[in-house]
Amino acid sequence: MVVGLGTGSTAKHAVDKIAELLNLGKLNNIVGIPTSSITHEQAVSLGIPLSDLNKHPIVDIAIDGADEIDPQMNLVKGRGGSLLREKMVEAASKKFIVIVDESKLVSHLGGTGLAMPVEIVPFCWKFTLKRLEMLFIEAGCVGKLRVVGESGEPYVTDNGNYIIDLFFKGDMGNLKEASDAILSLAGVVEHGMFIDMANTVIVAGNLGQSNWGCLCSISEVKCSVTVGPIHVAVCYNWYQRRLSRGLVMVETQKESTPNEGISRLEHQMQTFMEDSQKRMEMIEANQQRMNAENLKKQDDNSRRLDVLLSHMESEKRLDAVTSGRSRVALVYGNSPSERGDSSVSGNFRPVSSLVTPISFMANRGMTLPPAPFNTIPHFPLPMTQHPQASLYPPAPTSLANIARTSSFPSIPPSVTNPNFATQNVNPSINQTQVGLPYLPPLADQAIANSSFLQPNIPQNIQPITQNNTQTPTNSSYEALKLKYLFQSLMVINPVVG
Ligand SMILES: O=C[C@H](O)[C@H](O)[C@H](O)COP(=O)(O)O
Repeated sequence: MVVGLGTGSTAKHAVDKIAELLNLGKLNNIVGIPTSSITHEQAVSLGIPLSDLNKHPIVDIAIDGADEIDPQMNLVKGRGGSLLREKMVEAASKKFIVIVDESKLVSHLGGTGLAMPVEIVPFCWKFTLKRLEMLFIEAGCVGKLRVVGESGEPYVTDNGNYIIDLFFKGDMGNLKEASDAILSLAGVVEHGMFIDMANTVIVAGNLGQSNWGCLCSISEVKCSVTVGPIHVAVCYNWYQRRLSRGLVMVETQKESTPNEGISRLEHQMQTFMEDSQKRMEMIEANQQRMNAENLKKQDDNSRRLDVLLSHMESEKRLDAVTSGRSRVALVYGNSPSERGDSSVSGNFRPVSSLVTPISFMANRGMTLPPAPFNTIPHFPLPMTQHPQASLYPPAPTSLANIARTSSFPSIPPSVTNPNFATQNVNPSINQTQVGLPYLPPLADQAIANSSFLQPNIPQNIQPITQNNTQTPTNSSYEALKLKYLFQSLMVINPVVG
């Protein structure tokens, strides 16, 4: 196993323990890669076999301390000056374990107001320092060259570089963007932010008892609690020298190798897509349900509107006939002027033949009347302009909109007129076949009583009136249909001549 050996007062304990376990024979086949010259010296002195990234480019596990750690397990490292080698080794590690005490926990990196180190080349270091400060001017960033003690001499890293410590008054913002900005500066070698690298964090705290033991594992955890994405466990067997009363271990479910990371990401994406798919299906089902409901509502509304219109039309017809303003029983029409509706207000007289029933009925998919009624010619001229206009009855008005008869059969008689339904309509009669427009009994009576219409009504037809309790038959409906056609012809005939 290839082990990355961290640097600092914390990592030192881990290196000591590894050496102890090696000497006891509890660990075998260990080769360490030190992250600093100090750790290198320590490991050599303890007899730990060593290697480097040239010979072992993949590290199985790395153990190190940190200066700051945020809730996403991003780190600041390098206050001991070893950030460059640490980052190289730990970035090459399958698993990176970080050991800190509670004082290292911060809400955001730079939040302690302490240094965030940047390793730079010594050449024109002041120039680089200024450029670093300028990057984070809004965060009140101040850069300082790290020096050795009171001497004022620059601190020189294992790699022969200088370190600029950045101090932030405010939040440095997006860490990835900050990282990219720093690394984009010529003269910068590396910075101390270790973003999204740690897999496991062990946090020493005031919980538990101190019993020195081996590196703690999950089996040694005494109790645990989950805080957000982080699993906090109390372990009694680690970190005795640093804290007198045990430790808290924080472990996440983060994956350790790039491949594992990718498969985790793929799994997350798969789950996300499956969730999205389910949501979309739910939304679509909901929409379909709402559409169906809306269609039904529209259907109901249009049905109600039909009923209302038929009532209004019937009332108007009844009023026109009974008031004597019109003796015309029935006029076909496509528009208000065609039907003569506007003649009620005196503006127009109806056009001569109005609309030919044939085209007008055919357009609406209605059953065409038999000859000779389907041969009525169409006269486009307004009645007043017709040569025989004087023959036309004075102030005629529309009595019915035949166009609406197509919707009448779909209206149950009981809806349009309860009396009519219960007294006069045989429910077994299919009104669609009969094709009768709905006429209120009173209007029908008025029409029947009209002297103008009387001569044209066949004698064998018994008009339906409100008092007529005789149940209509198919033949009487047919007769009524003829009656209405006769009535319309009476209007048209004088004009057609
Ligand atoms: O360069 C130093 C390393 O990054 C250390 O791991 C870090 O400074 C933490 O050190 P310590 O364990 O002594 O607090």
